[in-house]
Amino acid sequence: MAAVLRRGIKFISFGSSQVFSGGCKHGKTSTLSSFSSSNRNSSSSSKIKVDLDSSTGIAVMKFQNPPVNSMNLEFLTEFSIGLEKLELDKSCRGVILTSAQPKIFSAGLDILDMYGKTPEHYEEFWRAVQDMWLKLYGYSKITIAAINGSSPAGGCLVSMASDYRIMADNPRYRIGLNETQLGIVAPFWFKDTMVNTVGHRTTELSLQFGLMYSPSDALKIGLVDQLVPEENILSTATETMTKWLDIPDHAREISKSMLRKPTVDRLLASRDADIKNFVSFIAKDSIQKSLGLYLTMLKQRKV
Ligand SMILES: CCCCCCCCCCC/C=C/C(=O)SCCNC(=O)CCNC(=O)[C@H](O)C(C)(C)COP(=O)(O)OP(=O)(O)OC[C@H]1O[C@@H](n2cnc3c(N)ncnc32)[C@H](O)[C@@H]1OP(=O)(O)O
Repeated sequence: MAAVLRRGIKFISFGSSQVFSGGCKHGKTSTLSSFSSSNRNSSSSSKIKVDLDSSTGIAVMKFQNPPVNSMNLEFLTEFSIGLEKLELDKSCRGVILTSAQPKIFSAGLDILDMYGKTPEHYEEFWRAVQDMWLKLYGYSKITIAAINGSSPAGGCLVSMASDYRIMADNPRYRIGLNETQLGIVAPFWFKDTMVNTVGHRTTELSLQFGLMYSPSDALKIGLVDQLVPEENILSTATETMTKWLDIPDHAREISKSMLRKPTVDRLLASRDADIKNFVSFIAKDSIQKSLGLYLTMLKQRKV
């Protein structure tokens, strides 16, 4: 984690100066940005590109971990740190999450981080997955997922953990928690996030079958909020964010926390037990065999 912090995340500013915020409403005072020019880094190893427009208060986090934005340990760490930095930056009021990879929002957790590794690695990996979700689901600022491609499992979790989901209306894309198709199980907090999004009955069917939804079916069940032509996704997300920004921050923030805190607290109260469960589950021979088979099928393009 420290290594990633030192390497930094690529921040590019545009619009007005990064130093003084121009567009802060509702009692937000102009402030020295935490992204001073000396903090900007154009490291090419960066897996997430962040553009913050301090004149509007809108940041765009673009996933760029080719080929499919799978969330490995480094990606997850960068993601959590990037969110944290933006949360601390008073010139930022909302974050749009999207992908720089064509056709894929995120392929979910990196299966290679869950296959053939040591218990210590599994433990570190799972803690990073928890960190990411805890930060995003409990995020004080507005988050909009601009889902410009397929979004299985962990990708769907990231989408559901956002405040609003806009998906590209491309019938080839899919979104859902497909864990059972891999022979694994979505943990309780993935399940809770889905129940909170689409309700209990739909989650029962989704999780047991590992259902992946087309954009129109995802809209029908409320897994996404809006479909737009692919080329309009970022402009729609920005326009939508502007509407969210009209709401006084403190009132929106308290409302969000009232709805989400009990779910966040459930994991906070059992983080170590959840990690222990993950490690013992994932290290089982039968589970490793399932993941190995799934990886082979992926490589043979049979998934
Ligand atoms: C008692 C209960 C206890 C519970 C404890 C918890 C249990 C564990 C919980 C774990 C939760 C897991 C969450 C996850 O997110 S698992 C990941 C699920 N993701 C998927 O199934 C996606 C698989 N990928 C695809 O469907 C396609 O790749 C995709 C549609 C995303 C893109 O298709 P496309 O045709 O464009 O690209 P390719 O398929 O050719 O893929 C390109 C290369 O990328 C590799 N790949 C794809 N996805 C992943 C991934 N998730 N992780 C690692 N690698 C991935 C793929 O193999 C290709 O590699 P090669 O080029 O080398 O062949």
